[in-house]
Amino acid sequence: MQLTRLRLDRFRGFEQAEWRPGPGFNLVLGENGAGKTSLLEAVHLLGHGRSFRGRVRDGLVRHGSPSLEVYAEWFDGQQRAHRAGMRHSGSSWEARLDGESVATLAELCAALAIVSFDPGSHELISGGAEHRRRFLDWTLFHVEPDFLETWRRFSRSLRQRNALLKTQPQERQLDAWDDELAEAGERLNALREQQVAQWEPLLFAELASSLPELGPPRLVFIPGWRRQERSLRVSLAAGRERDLALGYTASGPHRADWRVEFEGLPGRDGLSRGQTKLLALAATLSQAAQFAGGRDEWPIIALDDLGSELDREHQARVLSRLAATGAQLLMTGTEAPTGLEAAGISPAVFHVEHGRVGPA
Ligand SMILES: Nc1ncnc2c1ncn2[C@@H]1O[C@H](COP(=O)(O)OP(=O)(O)OP(=O)(O)O)[C@@H](O)[C@H]1O
Repeated sequence: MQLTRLRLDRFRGFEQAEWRPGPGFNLVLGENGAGKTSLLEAVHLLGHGRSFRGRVRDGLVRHGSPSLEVYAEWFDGQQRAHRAGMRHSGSSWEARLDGESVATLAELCAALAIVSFDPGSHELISGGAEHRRRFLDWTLFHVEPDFLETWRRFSRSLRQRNALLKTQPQERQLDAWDDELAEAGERLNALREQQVAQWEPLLFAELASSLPELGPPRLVFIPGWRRQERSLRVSLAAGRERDLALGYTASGPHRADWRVEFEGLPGRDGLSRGQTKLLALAATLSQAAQFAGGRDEWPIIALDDLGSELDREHQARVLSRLAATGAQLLMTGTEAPTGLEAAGISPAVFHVEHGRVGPA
């Protein structure tokens, strides 16, 4: 996938700005606060329906404006041109894709694939399980046609069951929702297990290159209930009294998680800050590789401030490998990451200044 044009209106510090990145490596330079991250954030917003720096209503709309607009043009892997635009007020949104209104953001997200690594990405490893579930589900969303319907069915039945638990429900009312939830949940879990199995070798290949000093890794998937011992239906029945007391469903695929263990380390608390970032980056790049394997094209890869996140050696290693894939890279920095030169890569360079983006 290749982004060819991005236009921002009333997005963070930008009143209006336009950027036309090239294929391959793109580097956006600028002072602190110039708006470099905002450019990546805008593309990410179109591709994920959310920013990697919180919700739209938490500051993406320029101060004093009612709404922001983002418009993008790109080519997919078959060289077909696409365009999409979104207006977002923080509470409501409207969007168009290739000239048609879209009913759900999922339509937009399915069309524009972008993976992002930014200074907050260590949260993928050290933050809450929600990040890691969303991460697994992103790949499924893009490569598994059944996923979205299964996920929606599961989420709907979970909402219904939770609402019912807060009333004084009759046994048979709960039975009906337990059946529905268990069926969708088992299917969702099966997709996730299959996804983890396919992702594992790609992740391990990245780790062999970026964190060899930690020894052989192990990827552990946690389904969200004691799946080895009981089906989800049995688990829901067994937990019913507890769930009634709590007023929500305490276990199931909505509690799924994963972690990486290393033979040379007792637990993820043993990782240094830099190692945590390298693990998050390995996860992100192997996720992009899995997408590429399933779709025959690479997603857009956004690396925000890589130069301050990784040392020169690690940067060079990662960038050399990415250069071989032909993926489009959108990078930012206050100065050029030293790893670019070390890897012998000359990116297209842009400068952000006074709310404008131009060639350097
Ligand atoms: N809602 C908003 N309205 C107006 N200006 C905003 C809003 N949100 C952020 N800004 C401003 O926009 C800029 C955001 O810049 P951004 O984080 O993209 O910069 P950056 O170039 O990546 O900076 P750094 O190098 O410090 O990470 C900052 O100057 C910030 O004050």
